[in-house]
Amino acid sequence: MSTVAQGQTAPFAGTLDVLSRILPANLLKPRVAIVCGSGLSTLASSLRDVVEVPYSSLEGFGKSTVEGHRSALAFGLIGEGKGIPVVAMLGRFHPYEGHSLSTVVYPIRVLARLGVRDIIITNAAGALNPNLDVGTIVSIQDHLALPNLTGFNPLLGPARPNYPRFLPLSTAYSRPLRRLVFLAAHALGLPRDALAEGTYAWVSGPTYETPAEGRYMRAAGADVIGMSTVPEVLAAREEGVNVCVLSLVTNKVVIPEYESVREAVEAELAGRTVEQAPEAELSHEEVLSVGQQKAGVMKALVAKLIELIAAEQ
Ligand SMILES: O=P(O)(O)O[C@H]1O[C@H](CO)[C@@H](O)[C@H]1O
Ligand SMILES: Nc1nc2[nH]cnc2c(=O)[nH]1
Repeated sequence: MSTVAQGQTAPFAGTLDVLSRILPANLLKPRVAIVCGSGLSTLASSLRDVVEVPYSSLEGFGKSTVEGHRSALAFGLIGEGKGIPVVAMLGRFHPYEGHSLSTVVYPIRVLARLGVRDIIITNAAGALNPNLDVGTIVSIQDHLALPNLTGFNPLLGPARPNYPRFLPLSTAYSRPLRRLVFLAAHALGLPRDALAEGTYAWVSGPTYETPAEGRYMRAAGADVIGMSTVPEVLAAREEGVNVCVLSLVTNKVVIPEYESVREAVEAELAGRTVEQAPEAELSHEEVLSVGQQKAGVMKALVAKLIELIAAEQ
């Protein structure tokens, strides 16, 4: 198995050939794809007649090394009767794992070649907007990607025939799909504050934000922040696939007011006691645990959304 280096010709033919030999005809042309974020691979448990294909059997795919991500595609059906053919990525690749941006987006390009027209990309994210509580699902309407703006962009490279040189992103997050997200929430009877709208900030990670970085990204206009998704969005749009992104808020980004240590010491020397707020630290275990606890609502929303997408055909 080899992954895709920047600038290398992608091994699409080999990957698609393996899939065409493994999959039954009714699963080979998925209409919709789901990318499962950290702790969210149970989103695929809405699928029936599932065939799982490990990434290790697919040329060009990497191995997902982050806890809460599996390394397999799950093909299956959603809905009654004949069902809607769907494919789920049970784990994704992040640049911080050491994967090239070409490897990060290679599965998206394969999904497009299988015939996927709409992709639902999910992630676990930290809330920068103080009005977003843990457990809220955010329908992403825009992104803020400092890495893309400063030379770390999966679309860097020589111009290729049939691809736009300058991909516009002002309508990257499909309005028709975002409309269906809110209709799906309504159909499920979700409370109004279970679903919000906002802007996703992409950072490379793997460090979580310092308080100053959190304040900076909030001031720049982002509502949630994470280390994935945006490269996938760019590749999907370049391939002509409609994009919907749903972020699950797993934590609030810690942005405490600074407490002056000087004042605390001066008070201590003067024999006064000063209340100090406990210091909080985020961990991936916390992200995963919230993801797993709250995955049920996300799963119901994604399944209903897929039914609505299929009904619009
Ligand atoms: O975006 P997903 O893959 O859901 O994972 C999120 O959770 C991890 C950090 O806890 C990071 O990878 C971040 O991007
Ligand atoms: N960068 C970043 N990624 C996350 N993924 C889940 N929570 C967070 C967070 O607070 N910050």
